[in-house]
Amino acid sequence: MVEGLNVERGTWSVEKDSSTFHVPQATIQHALQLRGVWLRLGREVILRGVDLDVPAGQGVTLLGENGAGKTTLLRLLASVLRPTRGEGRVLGYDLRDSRSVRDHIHLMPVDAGLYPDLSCAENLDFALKMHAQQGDTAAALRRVGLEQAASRRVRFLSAGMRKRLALSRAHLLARPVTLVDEPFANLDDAGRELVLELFGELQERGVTLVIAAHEPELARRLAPRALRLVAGKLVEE
Ligand SMILES: Nc1ncnc2c1ncn2[C@@H]1O[C@H](COP(=O)(O)OP(=O)(O)OP(=O)(O)O)[C@@H](O)[C@H]1O
Repeated sequence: MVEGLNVERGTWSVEKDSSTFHVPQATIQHALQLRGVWLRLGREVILRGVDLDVPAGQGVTLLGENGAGKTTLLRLLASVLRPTRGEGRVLGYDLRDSRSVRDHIHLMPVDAGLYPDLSCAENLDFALKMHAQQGDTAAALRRVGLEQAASRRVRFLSAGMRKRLALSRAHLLARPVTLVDEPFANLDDAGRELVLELFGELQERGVTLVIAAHEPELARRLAPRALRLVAGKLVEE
């Protein structure tokens, strides 16, 4: 599958098998759109009327105190959680159409979201298979310094190594919308540089990035627009 943002035509094109289809024209203006989104989890109301417009290809840093709702918002954008009220679109697809949304999005969760009983290489192979993509997993592991751990099961990796593997997967998949939860956590200095380098490459390819982080100075090097979750609402910094 070959994907890319066609800036002139203002569409994401997706070539799969020999057919090419285009996401609706409206998506060039807004890769992500939320209107009046409320979200309740249990007794707690986490989001209180969130509006959001993210143009395709834009990088957004999502800030907020512990418990502000950053992870929750990323999960909602990835169509893992449904709004209690309000609506949203991802590349023109309604958030309720979770299959289409998940086809175009990748969420790199804070805990890396890997399969603990699969090896590093198997985790990457599986991710590629799920998206009907192909890629050089050995090169991908080498890029993040995990070539010696290729056949090691994820449950035996350190937290930083897991983060590197999750980073490698996000880079390999290069989904049109990539949501990243605390990419810098657990990483050494070289690992943080790798995050900047690999997500920087995704941005150059037109990927829309949303990065939730507690390191605004680092995240904003990738994603200059900063939004802060305060009392369940998004505020431009
Ligand atoms: N499954 C759940 N059920 C009930 N409440 C939840 C659930 N998941 C998260 N919450 C609550 O939602 C609120 C927001 O949590 P969230 O993880 O989105 O915050 P965050 O901004 O990502 O925090 P941090 O910076 O600490 O990672 C918290 O009060 C949390 O307790």
